[in-house]
Parts: sequence; structure tokens; C-alpha cells
Amino acid sequence: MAGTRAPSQARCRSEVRANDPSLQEHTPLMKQFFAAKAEHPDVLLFFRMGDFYELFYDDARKAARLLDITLTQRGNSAGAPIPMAGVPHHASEGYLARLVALGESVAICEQIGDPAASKGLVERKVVRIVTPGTVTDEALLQERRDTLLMAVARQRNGQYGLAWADLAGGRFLVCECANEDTLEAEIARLDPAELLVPDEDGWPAFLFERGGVRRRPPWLFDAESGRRQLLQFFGLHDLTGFGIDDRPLAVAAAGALLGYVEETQKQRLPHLTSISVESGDGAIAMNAATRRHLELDTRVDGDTRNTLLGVLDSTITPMGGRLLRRWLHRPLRDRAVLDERLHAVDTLQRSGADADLRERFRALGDLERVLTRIALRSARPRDLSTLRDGLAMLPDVRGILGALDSPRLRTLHDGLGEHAAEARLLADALVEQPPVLARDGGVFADGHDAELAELRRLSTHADQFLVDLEARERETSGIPTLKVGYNRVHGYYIEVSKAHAARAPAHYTRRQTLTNAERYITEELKQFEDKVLSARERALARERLLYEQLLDTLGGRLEALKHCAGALSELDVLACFAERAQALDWSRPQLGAAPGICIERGRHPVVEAVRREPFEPNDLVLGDSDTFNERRMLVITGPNMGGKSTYMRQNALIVLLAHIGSFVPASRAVIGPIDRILTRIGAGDDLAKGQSTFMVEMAETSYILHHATDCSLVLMDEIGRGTSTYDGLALADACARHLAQRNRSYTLFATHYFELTALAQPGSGIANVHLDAVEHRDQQGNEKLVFMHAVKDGPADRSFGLQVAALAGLPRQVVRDARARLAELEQRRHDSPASAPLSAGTLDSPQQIGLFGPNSAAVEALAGLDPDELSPKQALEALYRIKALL
Ligand SMILES: Nc1ncnc2c1ncn2[C@@H]1O[C@H](COP(=O)(O)OP(=O)(O)OP(=O)(O)O)[C@@H](O)[C@H]1O
Repeated sequence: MAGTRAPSQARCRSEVRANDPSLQEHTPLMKQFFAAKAEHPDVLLFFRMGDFYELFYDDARKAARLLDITLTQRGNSAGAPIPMAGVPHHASEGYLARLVALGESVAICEQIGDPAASKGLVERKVVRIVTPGTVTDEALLQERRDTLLMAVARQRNGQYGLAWADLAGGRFLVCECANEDTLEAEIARLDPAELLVPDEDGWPAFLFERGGVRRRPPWLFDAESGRRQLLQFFGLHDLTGFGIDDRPLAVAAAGALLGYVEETQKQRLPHLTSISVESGDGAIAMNAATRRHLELDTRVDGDTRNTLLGVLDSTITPMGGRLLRRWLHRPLRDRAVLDERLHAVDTLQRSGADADLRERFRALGDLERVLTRIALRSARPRDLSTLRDGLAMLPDVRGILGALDSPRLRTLHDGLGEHAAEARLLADALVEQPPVLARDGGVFADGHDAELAELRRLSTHADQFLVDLEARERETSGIPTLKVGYNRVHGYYIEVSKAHAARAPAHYTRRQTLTNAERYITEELKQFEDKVLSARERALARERLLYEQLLDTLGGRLEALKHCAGALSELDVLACFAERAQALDWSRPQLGAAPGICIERGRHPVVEAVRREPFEPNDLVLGDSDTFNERRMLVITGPNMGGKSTYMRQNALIVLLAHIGSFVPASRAVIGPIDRILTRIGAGDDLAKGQSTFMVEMAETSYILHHATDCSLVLMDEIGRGTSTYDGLALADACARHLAQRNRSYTLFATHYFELTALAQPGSGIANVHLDAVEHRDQQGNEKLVFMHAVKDGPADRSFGLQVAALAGLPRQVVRDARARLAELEQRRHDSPASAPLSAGTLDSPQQIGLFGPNSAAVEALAGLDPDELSPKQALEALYRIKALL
């Protein structure tokens, strides 16, 4: 799309040149098209012609392909047929939605002049450009997901400034990223629909792996002009109030973003009233891999069902749903905020007020986006009735909150405001069920405006007036066949048959003579005609004016109404948390000041939700002090399918849920300060990136080793599996040691390398836990494997690899052969332990002699030394010798 520099236009122009270098030979209409296209070369041009938007040349070919519409030809211009495709104006929204979803942008070129009034060609102008990141129309947006436009500025020292806007929600934010890793994590978190970058070389590859990148001239990302642009946009003298004065990179990105918004929207954006700074320190950091592995809102296979958000989101309103998604992707570190949220959820749940609120919210709708459309003056009548119904419900919501004792709920109560005047205005103004479009009238209630009522009375009572007039004229003229009629050319008339024409009163003026009748007009009928014929148009015009006035009035209260919508969104999320806690039997976590994590009877929220059988709860204790058993790393062993991954992830999800202010699936959870959640789970080849499974595994591991701190929660699932056994084991061992001794993170380390269980030495901070399975024969004599799913102290003693393979349906013969081979390997190891080759099958026993066993040459050499006998030089030489043996 955009980022790839306009091949479409390049071809379109060359096509013109090939056909007619002078351009002068084109028809006037096509000249008009080329002029508009020249200004918008990078995007599809919807060129309004009557009831259609037409596309020409390469735009037509592309649209025909993307939208599956017919590619036709439109006469000739400059001696060649013009390829053309079109979409009906009234159905254009659906086509635009599809194009935008495909990452395309569309310039809308409208007829500006009145085709009836203009002589020759009607004037046309591009009125706005619809782009994936700037859409605000309801039909082009996803209900429960923010649509973000983002701009990135950078400095030579590797720092980045980020600005992003949610135009449909009226949010504008910035942050700065110290390095490329943070930039990648932020882009993964925010997932913008459109990303503006300076058109330069040297951008990290991950930027272009996602769609929606648009290159812009580098000079647009200048801090000083960005500053000027922001000052002008917000009508300010300095930016101190926004806290971005000393953040030139963020300002540069914000300026570039604003420039693009103004260029594409071509209108004022009064709903963007401020910029907020989001600081990285305020949130628990999660990189792109962690978000993917934890399947927060999308599964690794791209499915959005059976994810944490899927289980958690019972919000009623779309704006609540969007806020929850935002919270989930940005767990907070500020415990004061989290405690307030948890207290609010507790209060709602205990009092049962969550159900009352949720009942009210069913009538609420998407106030946040409605307010944006009011600000942009694109609100439809139903938007206004949504606002009316929402405001009408406020007293109830305030009443429910007023009775509750919770600091956050009190703040939200105050944030709601009353808005009684607006509520009354809308209740008086609108009919109960307004029409879809304002254009057709019928939006305003009868009692709202006297002039409108009179105009409506005129048009609706016209029929009766005519019936009365006819009767009256028949009587006074004595002509029984006289009738009153109407036609489009002559308007209203009194028709008298030829036979009675002589008796027509003198004040009748002849209008038209037919074969059998004469048609007349009278002064009274003429006046009526003037009044009635225009009454409908005037009523419509009056409604348009009233509509504009209503939007003006509401536009003036936008800030307070936005606050109200924000408070309602948050209440929706908190009530959702309360409902989920009740429905799923979750409990309130304690966010302690002491380092450590203690979870009792924790469950995996998604696995529990999808499993028919009961979920086996498990505990977790990690931390330095006695309370936490002085352990920072658990080496988790156990059979395939035993539940190792589930256990690791459930603990990460519980920690994450606690940090968005939700209750958690555990009977008790005490969680000390956490700065990051980092995961290395499973692996798939990233063929798109040209990376093998092992390369991805190592890249992710490397990220963790570089970033994990003693406040980080780290999940490592079967690291080293992607390479040969010795290499894998050696790497897994070294990483585990590094994490335990250097990073000192809270680490869950699942492995099939039993050698690693030897790491759990007293004082090492490392402990073993395992999951188990038991074999038994069922009544038919078939062997069965039952997974216990309970996490127990100590290392596992078997892996059950072959049994799990049999369960998975591996051909019996293969399983039999594998068993025979395993027996052979075990026999060989038994006969000659030191030389036994290390293989996956022989790694089953914790007692086996491994790579780091006591027989290693290095240990032997070490054992032969007497440190008291060595000079410092000899000691150093010995150290070099031993190191060479490793
Ligand atoms: N605590 C539990 N209670 C009930 N069922 C569980 C539990 N833990 C896991 N399971 C079930 O067992 C299945 C396998 O779990 P999981 O993938 O965590 O095993 P694993 O030990 O990581 O396996 P592998 O080593 O093959 O990757 C899960 O899909 C889930 O259905």
C-alpha cells in the first residue's frame, strides 16, 4: 500500500503519456480526473459522477481486483478507451470498509457545484482522504478495537519518539523509546493501523513486516516545526502544560502525525484537545514475543477466541471493551491506582451493584465515538438518540454509585457529571426513533420548534385543504364536476370540463387547455401552492438548521461529555471485573511491597474455561525471604502433556490480571513489585523473517537474558530443544544459571533435560517441582495414561514420552520399535555409564551421568589442585587450563 511508493499512479501517468503526451487531447472530464489524481498519486481516487464513485486506469484495475467489481471501459479519451470501475454512492461505505481493511487509502473526490446549475463540467474537489489509521465513520471501524494512527521519529543515537492518535476516540498520546527493543514492544502493544515513518534507510526490519507503513518526507519529522504545529493546533503559547516541552523526539513525531491528519481529514478536529505522555516506567514491560506467547487477545494461530481477553471481556459497551483491551496490554506498576481499582471491584461485587450498573449499560451504546462524530459534525440522528438515552440513564448510575463507599467509584461518580441540560434538550428535541439519515427529515419531535411544526402542518394538511377547497368551489360555482388537481409542470389547478367551461367564475385564470377540459388557477390556490410546495423543502431546511444548532450546542459541551463517556467506560470495565470474579470464582489479589510471588490454588483462566473436566489448581511460591522459601527459580519437569506450559502461563496471567486491577483465578495471590513479564515459550519457524526455530528461540532467549531484572517474571519453556542434545542441554544449563545468578529473576524453567534438576542445590535459590502421570490398565486391558496435573516438589522421574506418542496415535509398530530402541539404549548406558551417548531417550533418569557430572575432565583437573600450594601465577594458569577443558 502506501509505503510502497505509488506504482499505481506511476503507471497511470505513464499510461496517459503513452497515449497522449500533451494531455490536452483528453476530454475535459478526464483532465479534471488527472488533475485530482496528480495531487493524490499514492491512493485510490473515488471520482464522483452522479450516483457513482468511478475509478479510472490503474485505480480501476486495482479496485476491480480488490473489491471483485466489474472492470469496464468508458468511451475514449485521447484516442484510447479508459479502464473504469465504479461503486454506487449509496453503498460506498461497505466498499470503503473493505479497502481500508486491506490497508488501502481512498481520496474522495466530490462534485462541489450543483450539476443542475453549472454550465459545462461540474466542479469537483477531494474533500477527504480515507486512510486505515484515520477513519472515524462507524461502518469503517472495529467496534471493540482502537484504530490507531502512529508516527515514529528517530535520532541518530538510536532513540525514538512515538506519537499515536485514536481519532475515533479523541485520544492523542506520545512516548519516547530508549532503543529499538522498546520501540518494537510499543508497536506490538499498540498495533497501529497506519504507521508514518520518515522516508529514510536504516529502519529496523520488524517495522516493515507489518502492514500499514507509510513513508513520509523526512523534513516533516522535525522537532521545531512539530512544536509550532502543535502550538497552532491547540492554540497555545507553550507545551509545558502537556509535559512534552523537553521531549523533542515525541514532539517531532506528534507534529508529523498532526500534519498527516490535517492533510487527509481536511477539516477541524475539535475533539483532539490535548496530548498525554505515556511513560514506559508506569507499566509492566512485555515485549512482542511475550504478548504473543501469553495469547492475550489473539492466539498464536491467529484465532481470537479462547484467549485471556475472550474469557475476561464481559463488558457491555464497545467503549468499555476497548478500554479493557488497552488495560490488558498495559498492566500498571502503580499500586495505588491498582488498589483503588481492586477496591472498586470488591465493592461492586459485594454490594451486587455491578449487576445493577450492567443492566443500565445495556441502553448505553458507544458514547465515546458518538461524541467524536458530533465534534466532526458527521453524527447521524441515531448517534444523537444514543447520547440522549445514555444521558437519561445517568441519574440512575449516579444513584447506584452514590451509595457505595470506594474512592475510585466516588471519583468516577464525580467524573460522570449531571448533564441535565443536554439530557433535557435531546429528550425534547428528538423523536423516539429517529431515522438513519438526517437528510430525510423526521428527526425532531413536533413540539420542539414552532416554525418546523407549522411547516409540517402545512405539508401534512395540504390534502385536507384541497378537499375543502374543491367542495367550496363546486358549491360557489355550481359546477358539479369541478375538481382540484396537481401536475409537476403546471402545479395546482382547478379543472372544469369543456361542457361547463362557460360557467367558470371570472376570477379563474386559465392555465392549460385540454381536449375535454380547461384548467384554471385562482389567487387563493396560487398562494396555497407557494406555501405548500415549498413547505416540505422548507421543513427539511429547517430541520437541517436545527440539526446544526443541536450539534453546535453539544459541541460546546464536548469536554465534559467526553469525561462522562470515559467514566462510563471505566465503570463498565470495573463492573465486568466484578461480574467475572463472581461468575468464575476469582479472588482479590494482594499487591504487597515485599518482593516475591505467592499464589495459592492458581488456575489457568482459559484452559479452565474450555475444559470440560475440572481444572487442577496449583500453588506457586517464589521469593528471597523465608516466607517465599528462598527460591527464585523453579525447574519444572514432568511428562509431555503433563501441564508444565499451562502451569507457567497461568502464573504469568495471574500476575498480569492483578496488575490491571482484576481479580485472579486463585484462592489467594500475594504479589510483590514486578517490572517485566518475559516469556520464551514454544516455537514456530518464522519463515517470513527467514529465521529457523532455533534462531527465533535464541533471539528471544537473548532478549530475556539482557532485560530480565530481579523484579521480572520469566517463563522459559523447553529452551535448547531446537538443537542437538548436547548443545541444547549446555545452553539450557547456562541460561538457567545466568537467570538464577545474574538476572536473579523470578523464573519458571520447564525442561525435559533432567540434568538441570541438579541445579537445585541448597543456597542456589533454585528448586525442583514436577508434574506426574500414572499408567494403568482399563477393564479391556488397554494401557492408559492419566495425567495428574498437580505440581509437586522435587524432580520428575519419568517422561512417558513413548506413552504420550502412542496416545497421539503414532502407529503401533513405530511405538514398539521405539520401546525396543529405548531398552537397548538404557542397557548400553547401564553397561558403560561414562560413554553412553546422550539422547532424548536417555535423559529420562535424574540419576544418569550427564554433561556436568563428577567425571568431567575439568572437575577432575580441579580436584587435583591444591590451592595452598599455588602461586598467583600458577593459579591463573591452572584456571586457563581448566577452562580449556570445558
Ligand atoms: N492443572 C491442570 N488441570 C487440568 N488440566 C490441565 C492442567 N494443566 C494442563 N492441563 C491439560 O493438559 C494439557 C497439556 O498441558 P500442557 O501443554 O501444559 O503440557 P506440557 O507439560 O507443557 O506438555 P509438553 O511437554 O508436551 O509441551 C492442557 O492442554 C490441558 O488441557
